[in-house]
Amino acid sequence: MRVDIVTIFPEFFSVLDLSLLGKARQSGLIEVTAHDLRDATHDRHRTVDDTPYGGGAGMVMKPEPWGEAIDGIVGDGASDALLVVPSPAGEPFTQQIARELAAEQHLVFACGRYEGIDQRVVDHYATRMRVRLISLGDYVLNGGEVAVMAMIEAAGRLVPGVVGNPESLVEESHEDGLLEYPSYTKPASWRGLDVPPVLLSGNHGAIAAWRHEQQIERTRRVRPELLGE
Ligand SMILES: Nc1c(O)cccc1[N+](=O)[O-]
Repeated sequence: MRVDIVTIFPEFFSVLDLSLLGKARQSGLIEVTAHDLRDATHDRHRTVDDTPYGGGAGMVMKPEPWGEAIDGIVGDGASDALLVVPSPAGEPFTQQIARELAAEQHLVFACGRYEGIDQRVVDHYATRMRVRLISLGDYVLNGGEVAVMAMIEAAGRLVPGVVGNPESLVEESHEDGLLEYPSYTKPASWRGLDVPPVLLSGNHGAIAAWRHEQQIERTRRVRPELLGE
């Protein structure tokens, strides 16, 4: 998988050299490149924004630098890459979307700042490639970088070979539409709190049943909508 990120804060993504994704990059499973949007400007101040047409507070990101930056990644014609624009106006990011992103060969993330990116950037690239606006959540961030980091982590770990034991991907929250069951490890008793006895029983059938019951109970309590309730 190839991942290109366009941002005015490329150094933000240096953290991707750590941990699982760092190993995935070293092994060539995932190639991540952060591009500085300001490298696609040509004025002395490396300007990427301007005042909004129609007035209003804040600044809007100019289309020209985005056009030059994205063309520099996908060329000047049609592209099979998927352009992902993190936006509060996007579709809610879910594990299913993480799976869909993980299946892509080439992802291009456009990190907006200020009041967002001139709409014509999305409109233009929608004529040349697939474009998805995706929201990390219903709250206000200063830009798309944090959202892109979450999306890359969620999708990257699903790329075959990135996580050592694929089994560990199966029993996770949202993989089966339910929240995950509570987990315990040694010691069997800690500060007067004991591990549920069934987990010490060695009865795998009973353990599986208890874990599923815990998933249902936790999901019903915390996220009833996931059960259609
Ligand atoms: N919520 C938000 C934002 O306020 C700015 C950029 C991206 C997002 N988002 O992806 O959710």
